[in-house]
Amino acid sequence: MYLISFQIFRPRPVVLSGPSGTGKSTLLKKLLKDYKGVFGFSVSHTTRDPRPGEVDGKDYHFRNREAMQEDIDTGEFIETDEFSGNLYGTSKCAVQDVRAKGLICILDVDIAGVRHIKESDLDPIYVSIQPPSIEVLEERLRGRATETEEKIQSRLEAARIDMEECNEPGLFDIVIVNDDLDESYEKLQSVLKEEIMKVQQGIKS
Ligand SMILES: Nc1nc2c(ncn2[C@@H]2O[C@H](COP(=O)(O)OP(=O)(O)O)[C@@H](O)[C@H]2O)c(=O)[nH]1
Ligand SMILES: Nc1ncnc2c1ncn2[C@@H]1O[C@H](COP(=O)(O)OP(=O)(O)O)[C@@H](O)[C@H]1O
Repeated sequence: MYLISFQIFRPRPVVLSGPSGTGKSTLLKKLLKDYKGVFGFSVSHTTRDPRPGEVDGKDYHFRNREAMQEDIDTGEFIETDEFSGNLYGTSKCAVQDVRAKGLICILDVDIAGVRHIKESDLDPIYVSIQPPSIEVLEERLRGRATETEEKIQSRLEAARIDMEECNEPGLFDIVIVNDDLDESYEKLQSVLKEEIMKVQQGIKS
């Protein structure tokens, strides 16, 4: 009986994608804070260096390239991609850890990651977060003050491609232009309402 109801309430994961600096982490951190016990973050692996304040195992699993490549070779990843000179990837464990708790698993991946996940059996809701313009994105990236000039330029280059590809029919369930943060958060909550309710009702019953 317990097993049957667990399967009925199993929520769909959520993929958040969009250019670097567009506000994905800001929005997902708000969801994690406002909906405790509802969402869980899929902690990706990366070869990039941690930024001040980032915690290994919480923001990312920070690895050197050799260690990460070994894990890729042994089939531990659902998807991986090279972005701005570093490897990023979603491990099978990262997703399973969240889903085993009955939580909505949030993945933050680039657009190549979206395409790889489409080939898996994950069946998530695909959300693209876009900036109002490339100029605003540049301001946000500079304002965040986490990247070197070279990294800002490579992120802006990737952003131009992302801003074009996000409108490809069928790629995303919704594209949210993150101009006003509160409005974007409202839209995001409303897309996820059904899954949020499934988990909240599951908690009550
Ligand atoms: N494919 C893939 N992309 C990822 C993964 N984790 C993060 N990314 C993407 O890598 C890019 C760079 O991430 P990061 O270095 O944290 O910079 P930020 O997005 O500007 O904060 C972003 O577009 C992320 O969405 C992952 O596991 N797989
Ligand atoms: N709607 C918004 N308006 C203005 N600034 C924003 C908005 N959303 C996010 N930001 C700021 O933009 C910067 C990049 O946001 P972040 O969440 O780190 O982006 P991402 O995770 O997509 O790389 C941060 O300094 C954040 O505070």
